[in-house]
Parts: sequence; structure tokens; C-alpha cells
Amino acid sequence: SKIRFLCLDCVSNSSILYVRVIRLSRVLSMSRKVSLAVISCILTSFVSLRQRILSAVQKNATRGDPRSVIRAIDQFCSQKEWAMNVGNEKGCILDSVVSEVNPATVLELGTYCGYSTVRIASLLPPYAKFITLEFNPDFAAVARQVIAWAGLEDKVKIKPCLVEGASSDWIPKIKEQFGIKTFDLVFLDHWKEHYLSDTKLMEECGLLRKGSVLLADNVICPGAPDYVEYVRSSPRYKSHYFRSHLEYTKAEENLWYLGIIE
Ligand SMILES: C[S@@+](CC[C@H](N)C(=O)[O-])C[C@H]1O[C@@H](n2cnc3c(N)ncnc32)[C@H](O)[C@@H]1O
Ligand SMILES: [Mg+2]
Repeated sequence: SKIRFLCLDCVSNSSILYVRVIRLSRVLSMSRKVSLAVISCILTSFVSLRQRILSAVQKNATRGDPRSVIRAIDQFCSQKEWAMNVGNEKGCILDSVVSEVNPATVLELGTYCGYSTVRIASLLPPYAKFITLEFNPDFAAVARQVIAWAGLEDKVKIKPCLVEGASSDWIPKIKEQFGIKTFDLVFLDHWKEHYLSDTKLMEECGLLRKGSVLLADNVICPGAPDYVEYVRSSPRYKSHYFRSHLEYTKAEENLWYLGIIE
């Protein structure tokens, strides 16, 4: 409990960290190296994964270079800690869909730390409108910093519009609030139980048109069986399946690429 107290103290004022290390080493009769290691272990548990991802970006990526931001996150998540970004393998599929569709309007459901947002935004034409929805304010705050580090606003003149709130609340308001008629591309990557209800909601709100493309991540792992059943059995959808792996693992996974027909 002494270590915990001292560490909490350090968290509140990192400039006195070194002093605390010395004091801790005296209290516990440990070498400074050992006390520093103990402190850093405990500190790590107080700093969230999203903050560690942000630090990896700030440490290893070049400001204004979106691809270096992607690389820094992939490196961190494949070598150090797993995180729920779409990852590089499926990210390449995402890139190719974005390049093929060349969308003027894009909706992303689930921003997390902004990894896929940076991937998508860096490939969009300057006139594109891109909305990304995230209901967790802590994730949204980190995503804003990651997006800013990638320099997307200045460099490609696309400001991915990060909207905080739940998809079911925002989807009905998108037309009115953002002056968007329909989406050319929707990337579904939020909680899997919302895929089907949000797809139906987008249909009801007239946000999908003939030719709109929906790309849904993680439909097998963790899985969105009701969504897969719906698009597979609906004559409105033509579906294409990409075989891939769950981000940063070898677990089998796939995305579905869906064009709406007539
Ligand atoms: C898998 S992560 C997104 C990963 C991100 N697309 C990437 O590849 O970098 C899913 C995110 O969706 C958010 N989320 C889940 N359900 C949501 C909802 N109904 N509305 C808005 N955000 C949601 C979660 O907070 C989480 O940050
Ligand atoms: Mg995902």
C-alpha cells in the first residue's frame, strides 16, 4: 500500500517522480533501479491503453504524415499490446475499397483511437465529406489528437468530422445537421450488436442509395450473425466476402463488402 500511495502521488505530479523514487527506495530498502521498475509497472496500469497508443504515435510517427501514424500504431499493437483497430491486414482491404469507390461521402461507425479514420481520410479526395461517430468521449479525445498528429486537416484539406454520440441518436440527424443526402461508403466497426439495427436505420433515413457500399468489420469474430443473415438473404444487397484475420492475430475473420443493388 505504501508503493501504491507513492505512485498515486507521482501520477498527480510527475515532476517529483525522481524524488519519490529515492524516497521509495529508502522506505523499502530497495535499489533505485528496482523501485523505478516497480513504479513504472504500477504507473502503466494507471495509464490507459488509448494513452499508450497516443504516446506511441507521438514518439514514433512524423507529424503530418498519416502513413507514419498508421505504422506507429500497427507496430505498437502487433509488438506490444493488442488493440481493436482494424489493423494492417484488413486495413489494406479497407484502403483498396476506399480507392475503388472513391467516395464523396463516407460514414464510419466506431472511431476508437482514429486508426481507420486516418487510413480512410488520407485516401479521400479534397471535396469529400467524412463523418466518424464515437460514443466514448475518452476515445474521441485521443482520436482527435491522433487525427491532428496525422495532419489531415492541413494536408489533404479533409477534416474528418468526429462526432461524439451514439450511432442510433446521430443517424436520424445526419441529413439535417451535415447536409449529406446519401453515403457512398459506410464502414461499420462499432459494437457488433448494432450493425443490423443501424443498417436498417440508415435505410429508413434514406442515407443509402443504389450503389452505396457498406464494409463491415468483424462479422465472424466477434461476429454479427444477424447482420450477415440480413444482407445475405436480402435481394437488395450484393455481397462480397474478404477472407482475412482478426487484427494483429492469426484468428480467422472476415469483412463483407456490400453494394446495394436496384
Ligand atoms: C472496434 S472499435 C473501432 C476501431 C476503429 N474503427 C479502427 O479501426 O481504428 C469500436 C468503437 O466503436 C465505439 N462504439 C460502439 N458502439 C457505438 C455506437 N453505437 N455509437 C458510437 N460509437 C460506438 C466504441 O466505443 C469503440 O471505440
Ligand atoms: Mg473492428
